[in-house]
Amino acid sequence: MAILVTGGAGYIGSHMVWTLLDAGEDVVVLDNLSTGFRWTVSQRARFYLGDVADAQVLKTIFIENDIEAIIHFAGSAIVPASVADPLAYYDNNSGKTRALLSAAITAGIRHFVFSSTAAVYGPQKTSEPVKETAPLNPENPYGQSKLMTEFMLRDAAAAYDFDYVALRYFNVAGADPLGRTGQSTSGATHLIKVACEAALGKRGSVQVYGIDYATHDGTGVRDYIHVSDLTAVHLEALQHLRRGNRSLVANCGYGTGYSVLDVLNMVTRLHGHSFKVDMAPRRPGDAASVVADSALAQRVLDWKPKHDSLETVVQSALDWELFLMNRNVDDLQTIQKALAAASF
Ligand SMILES: NC(=O)c1ccc[n+]([C@@H]2O[C@H](COP(=O)([O-])OP(=O)(O)OC[C@H]3O[C@@H](n4cnc5c(N)ncnc54)[C@H](O)[C@@H]3O)[C@@H](O)[C@H]2O)c1
Ligand SMILES: O=c1ccn([C@@H]2O[C@H](COP(=O)(O)OP(=O)(O)O[C@H]3O[C@H](CO)[C@H](O)[C@H](O)[C@H]3O)[C@@H](O)[C@H]2O)c(=O)[nH]1
Repeated sequence: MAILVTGGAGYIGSHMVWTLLDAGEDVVVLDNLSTGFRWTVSQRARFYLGDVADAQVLKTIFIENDIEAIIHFAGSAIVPASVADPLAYYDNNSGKTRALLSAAITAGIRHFVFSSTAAVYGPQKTSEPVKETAPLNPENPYGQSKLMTEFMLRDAAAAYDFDYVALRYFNVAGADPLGRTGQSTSGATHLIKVACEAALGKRGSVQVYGIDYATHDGTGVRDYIHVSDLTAVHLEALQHLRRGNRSLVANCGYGTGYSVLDVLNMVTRLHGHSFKVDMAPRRPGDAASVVADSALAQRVLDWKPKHDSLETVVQSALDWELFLMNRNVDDLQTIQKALAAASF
C-alpha cells in the first residue's frame, strides 16, 4: 500500500517523501507546482501533477495506487499573503482540503495527517509555551483557514470511518542532514531562509519586522523546529493511526523561543561574515512570541527530537543555501537522478 503526500514538491513535503522512503514506504506525490519544484521530489516516488481539488486526478491516483493514508501538505503558507488576499487562502487551504477529504473518504481512505499551524492560537498573554488546550483565536486568515480545516477533520472523524492527526507546526526551518533536499522556495519570506540568503549575498539585507515587542530584545520570538524532526513526527502520526488509535491534534516545536536578533546573530556566527540588517515596522498579522508545548506529541506519538538546537537548524539551512548557489535546474535534476539510484 502507498502513502499519498500532497504538496510533496514543496519544502516540508519533499523532506517527508525522503523520510517515508527511508522507512521503506511506497510513496505517491500530488502537487500542482504552484510553489513547489518537480526536481525536489525523489525519483523513487511516483509523481502526479495536479490540484488536490481535481476529482479526475484524484480518481486516477486512487485507481492506479492502493492509497492507505494521505499526508496533506498542499496549501498556501505565508501569513502576510493571507492578510492581503484572504479569499485565496480560504480557497486553497480550506475549500480544496474539503474536496480532497470528500474524495478520500469516498475512496475508503481511513488515515489522514494534516499540516496545521501555531497560527491557530490567538495572541498569547505570556511567553509560556502554548498547549493544545489554549484558546483558538487566529490573528490572520492563514491561521483561520487552517483552523477551519481542523474543524472539518474533527467532524468528518465523528461521522465517518476515518481518523486523523492534525499537527500544529511552529516555525519550520533547516534542511535534510544528508543534503538531499531543503527549502528552495523562490522569494521566501521565512526568517532563517531570508537570513541565509542575505549572508550568502543572494539578497541585499534582512529587515527586522518590529523592535518594540514585549520580548527580551524587542523583536519577535519563535520556536524553530528542524524540518527532519517535523517529518519524523508525521511518520509517528502515521503509525499511531495504523495501530488503530483515535484522532489527535498535537503541537510540533521544541519549547524554546529565539528572537529575530538571536537568529540573525547565529547566522552571522556560523557563516563568519556579517550582512546588512535594517530595522523596519511590525509586519501585519505577526504575534510577539509563539513557543510550543509539545509534551503531547512526545508522549502520545513517542516522538524524540534529534536536531533540537538553533545552531543545528541554522547550519543545515546555510549548507542547503550554499548547495543551491550557482546550480541551475538541469544540475538539480541530474543530482536527483543520482540520489534516486543511491541507497541511504
Ligand atoms: N513552513 C512553515 O513554517 C509551516 C508552518 C506551519 C504549517 N505549514 C504548513 O505546511 C504545509 C507545507 O508548507 P511548506 O512550507 O512546505 O510550503 P511550500 O509552499 O513549500 O509547499 C506547499 C506545496 O503544496 C503545493 N500546493 C499548493 N497548493 C496546492 C494545491 N491546491 N494542489 C496541489 N498542490 C498544491 C505547492 O506547489 C508546494 O509544492 C502547508 O500546508 C503549510 O501551511 C508550514
Ligand atoms: O524578513 C523577515 C522575516 C521574518 N521576520 C520575523 O521573524 C519571525 C518569524 O517570521 P517567519 O516569516 O519566518 O514566520 P512566521 O512566524 O510569520 O510564520 C510561520 O509560523 C507560523 C506559526 O507561528 C505559521 O505556521 C506559518 O506557516 C509560518 O510561515 C517573525 O517575528 C517575523 O516578524 C523578520 O523580522 N524579517
